[in-house]
Amino acid sequence: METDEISEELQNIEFEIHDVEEQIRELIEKQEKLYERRSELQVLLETCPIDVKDGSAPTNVQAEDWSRSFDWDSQAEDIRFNVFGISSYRPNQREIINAVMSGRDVLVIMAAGGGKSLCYQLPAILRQGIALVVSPLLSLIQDQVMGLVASGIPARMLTSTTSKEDEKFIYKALEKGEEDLKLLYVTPEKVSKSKRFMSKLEKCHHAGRLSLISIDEAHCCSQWGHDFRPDYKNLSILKTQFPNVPVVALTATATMKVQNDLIEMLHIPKCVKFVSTVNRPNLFYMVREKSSVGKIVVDEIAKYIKESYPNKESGIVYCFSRKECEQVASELCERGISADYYHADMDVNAREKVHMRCYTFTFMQVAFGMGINKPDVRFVIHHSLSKSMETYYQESGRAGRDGLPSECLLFFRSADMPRQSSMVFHENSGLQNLYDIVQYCQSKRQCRRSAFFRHFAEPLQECNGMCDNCAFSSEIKEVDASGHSILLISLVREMQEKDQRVTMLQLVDRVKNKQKQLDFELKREEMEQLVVQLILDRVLKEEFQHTAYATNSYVTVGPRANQVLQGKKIIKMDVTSTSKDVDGYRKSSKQGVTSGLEFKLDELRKELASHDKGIFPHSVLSGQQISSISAHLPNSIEEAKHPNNEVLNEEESSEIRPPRKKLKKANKQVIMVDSSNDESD
Ligand SMILES: Nc1ncnc2c1ncn2[C@@H]1O[C@H](COP(=O)(O)OP(=O)(O)OP(=O)(O)O)[C@@H](O)[C@H]1O
Ligand SMILES: [Mg+2]
Repeated sequence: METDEISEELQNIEFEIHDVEEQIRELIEKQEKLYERRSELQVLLETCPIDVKDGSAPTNVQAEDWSRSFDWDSQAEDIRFNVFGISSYRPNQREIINAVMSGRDVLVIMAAGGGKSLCYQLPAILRQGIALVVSPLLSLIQDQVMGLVASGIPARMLTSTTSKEDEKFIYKALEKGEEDLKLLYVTPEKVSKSKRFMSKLEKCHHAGRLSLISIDEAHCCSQWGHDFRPDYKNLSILKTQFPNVPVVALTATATMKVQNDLIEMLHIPKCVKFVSTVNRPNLFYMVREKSSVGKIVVDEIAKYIKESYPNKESGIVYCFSRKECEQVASELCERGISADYYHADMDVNAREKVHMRCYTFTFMQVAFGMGINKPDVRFVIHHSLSKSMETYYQESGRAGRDGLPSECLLFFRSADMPRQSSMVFHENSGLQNLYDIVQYCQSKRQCRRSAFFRHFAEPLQECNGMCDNCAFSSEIKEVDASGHSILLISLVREMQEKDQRVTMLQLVDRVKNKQKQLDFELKREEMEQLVVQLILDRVLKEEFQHTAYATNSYVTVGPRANQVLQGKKIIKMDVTSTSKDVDGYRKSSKQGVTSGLEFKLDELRKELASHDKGIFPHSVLSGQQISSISAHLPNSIEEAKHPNNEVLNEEESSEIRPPRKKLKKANKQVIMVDSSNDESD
């Protein structure tokens, strides 16, 4: 054998060994994930005999019966109704209150807006002494305290913004118990950093006046959660120092791993756990393609708000950065939408102003940022994607906390991914968390709701057409993009060999001109989509490089690239041929404009939906159904009477969803509608 041949074979073997090692690593990773999911499902099976009839299950049923009658029942009822103005409990609230009142540690997992606050605020009033509430954000604390004080409940906060005078009042209340104080809100920093505060708290406890400890947004304790706060880690000190005081940990979002983690972190191994479903049946989830031109995105947001919410209902727009918040707010104002921005680091007075307007006037239409505690937020728009499914669930969950129908709209563009990834790659599972939400955004078929169930390891529930993928159908084609993928990998490899770096957008630019040799060409956005998909599939990989000003994300070859190059892995991708849109029928209309019939059907569905505040117009009749009916519009009364040739055929008519209560009526009326284009009536 020639030396050259030996070297070549050796090199090939090296490649193959590398390849096999990668595959083994992948399989081990997969095995770990499967183990984890298996144990999640086993726990789920053991702990929750599932009953999803009323949409409020699943619920963890504990051995104790927390719904039986207790001594404090009538007193609790009285406070619930007369202090909080709440006429009946929501699922699990009464049971949780009973467990806390019985002195147990409690872990509460309840959807955003589910009513967690009552679960500790009511016992705080009922029990003797002062309740300590730990909450991560100043803005959330301000909201809560303002709300409580407005209801006549003595609540205070001790934060960096507290005046000397207030501080004196609080310390006196803790130490001597003479002042009127029932709930004291603090940030976790106070617990971990202020010795003075802890010594006063100790005195309060010693005198038997520390009634309970509530840890809101408890997922912040776990580094596996989406919003880990190092100061939350030190909260274990509370249970150690005050072992007989009940701890109530509450969060809207916690995977099984996070739940177990926070039980351990907070030292509450014997806690009673109440897990309610993550489902928010009143929220309509949708994702829209985001234009690369910033101005167009704002135009679209403005149009959406004006058309969907002409009565100036309130909403929140989440943006990537503070600067973007301020900019988008001012651009929306220019388009006639009353918008203001709001973020946690704003000066307290400015934030207070936004708060006050938010509560007092309905013209406060759009608020930017986090922590707005309004129950009647009708829409939450994400100008940029969140960093994880959990964060998105939490943020979008600010919509419709009053239980009325509300919408969650996320604008997604592939190029937003590297922007986020360079921020989160150093976090624990940061990249994987981001890739999960990117997968959610990229999906053109999967029910959005089911993605949440899967993520939080909960059995699937009906979506009832309350997400874009379930409500509207668009033509989706699956194409074989293996050729394009090979081209991409080769390009990246070539550049890597020359020690050059390439960003996602640069890569797409380069490959655009080279794809002419292939069977078909992908549009720019489709090529971006493919690169993202390849990164999620680990065929390509993101790598990060720090510069003096920022961290940049570059695309490199991933562990599965060889499988694609060798033809062992076929890359399929979904391409949309018609756009999916809330008002999709406008785009798919034959004439390219809305016909009179379509317009009238649209008006009709809005009218029917308005009779019943619990449903959206598109739940009465989807845009696609409107198009379908219009397409079969008879030309004359005669034709309508004998619709032999022109009636909906079996297949098409079956596209119309099973009639709901209202839909039957709508269908009848649809046939009778005047079809002329003049809209004089
Ligand atoms: N039993 C009830 N009946 C009617 N309204 C309720 C009930 N319980 C709570 N609410 C209301 O629901 C809204 C949301 O409650 P709360 O702020 O406690 O939600 P949460 O579970 O803490 O949500 P988040 O995770 O977003 O903080 C509030 O306006 C509250 O007054
Ligand atoms: Mg809350």
